[in-house]
Amino acid sequence: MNSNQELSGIQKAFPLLTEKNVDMKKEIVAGITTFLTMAYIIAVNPSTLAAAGMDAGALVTGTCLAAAIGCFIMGFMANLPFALASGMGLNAFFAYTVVLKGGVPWETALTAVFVEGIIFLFLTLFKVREAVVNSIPLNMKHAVTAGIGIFIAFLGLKGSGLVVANEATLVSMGALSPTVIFAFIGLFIVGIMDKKGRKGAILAGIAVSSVMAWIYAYMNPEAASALGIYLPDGIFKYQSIKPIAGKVDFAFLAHPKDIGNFFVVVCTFLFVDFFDTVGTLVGVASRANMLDEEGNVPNVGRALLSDSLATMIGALLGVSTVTTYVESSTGVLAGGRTGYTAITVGVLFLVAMFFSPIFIAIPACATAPALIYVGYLMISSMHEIDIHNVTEGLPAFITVISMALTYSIGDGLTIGILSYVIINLLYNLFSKPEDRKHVSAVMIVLGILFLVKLLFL
Ligand SMILES: Nc1nc2[nH]cnc2c(=O)[nH]1
Repeated sequence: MNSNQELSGIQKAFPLLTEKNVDMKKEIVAGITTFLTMAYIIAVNPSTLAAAGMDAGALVTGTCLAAAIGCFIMGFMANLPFALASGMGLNAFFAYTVVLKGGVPWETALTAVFVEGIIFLFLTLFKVREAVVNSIPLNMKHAVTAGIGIFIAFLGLKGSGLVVANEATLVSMGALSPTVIFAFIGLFIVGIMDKKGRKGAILAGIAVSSVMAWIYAYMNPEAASALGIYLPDGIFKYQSIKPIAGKVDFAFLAHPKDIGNFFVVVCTFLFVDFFDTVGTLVGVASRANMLDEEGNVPNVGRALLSDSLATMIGALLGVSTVTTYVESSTGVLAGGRTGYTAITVGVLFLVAMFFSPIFIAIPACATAPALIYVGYLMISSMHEIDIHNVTEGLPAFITVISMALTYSIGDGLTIGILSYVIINLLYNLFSKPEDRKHVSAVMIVLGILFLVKLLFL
């Protein structure tokens, strides 16, 4: 093989290396922005998974390492600005449902995550997932973007303390606490800086809110801790990953009774991960105007491959399902377009592994401005939807609203796609042949699978 062939082989494997005219400053700012909006996972993942009996210190290292490797794979192999880390819905399912409620040892739950990653990989290699992503109608893709927008704005409003739980009405407005004030000052700074065309607006919002929160914690430590605000308790700290790494264990296969249970857990992980990832890729790429003329995500196969590899590696390192983060939209809106954004996020996760006290101390009220602002930007996709055509507009609306109100991207997608198929098939049933709409085979198969899931799982 001559060196030219070798070079093109490497370039084929890592399309990032063929990228020309990259605005490196923009990519790095985008990477920092995405990282700051998702850095909370360095604190949240250990506290959630520790409830399953795992070592919290090791989980800080495992969470950072798995996220970094996932981001590097996405950056180098798919050349996309998407960042990965352990998903929030999936870590809670892992700890509270599978381990605590189901009585499954955490080592076996990690094995289920690993197996889910392998199945995900095979579905990707056989292009099943690509076919699924590419046959979602364009109106539904825009609905997914808008739905994720409301979903993350909801996460931000909850994190700020403005929206709180209410037994009678599910949610209501909370008190005008310092966290609400810090979050909204940050949000207004983001909005004004953006209007003035300043770069790094989202980043500045997070920084200003964090500093205000830390000053408050310095002056009123007790009141601040009641609001979840803490000063960084140091700067440098590294914790060994040994207690959780390499614990994937197939010993349960010796007990046939446990195999059925294991299968159900794997299927649930797969279902949630699959549709969350598909929804997130489509939604974030659409917001970034990265979809091609047919409305498809570029390099989608490689993005899905990166996601499944990251899940498998994450399980081997000892953390729950690693998935493509919806917070990637913040970096994309800060101008990130290539794998360099994802690689920047990966490097910051590696750095964070050694400076965990600082990143752990960024409070929810400081990531809230980014989440609410990006939610506002993403909801603009609504005007791309053919809303007056009820067979397109109604399922799109159901997707948007159920994504936020079920607090789940996967559930919103399930309900939305099922509605699309039912509404359009019913319309066809009562229409003349020339008026009927084309509903793709993939959408019909998805509709049947979602129905089975809703009825039996
Ligand atoms: N897409 C997605 N983004 C997230 N951000 C935090 N958790 C998640 C998750 O589970 N899925």
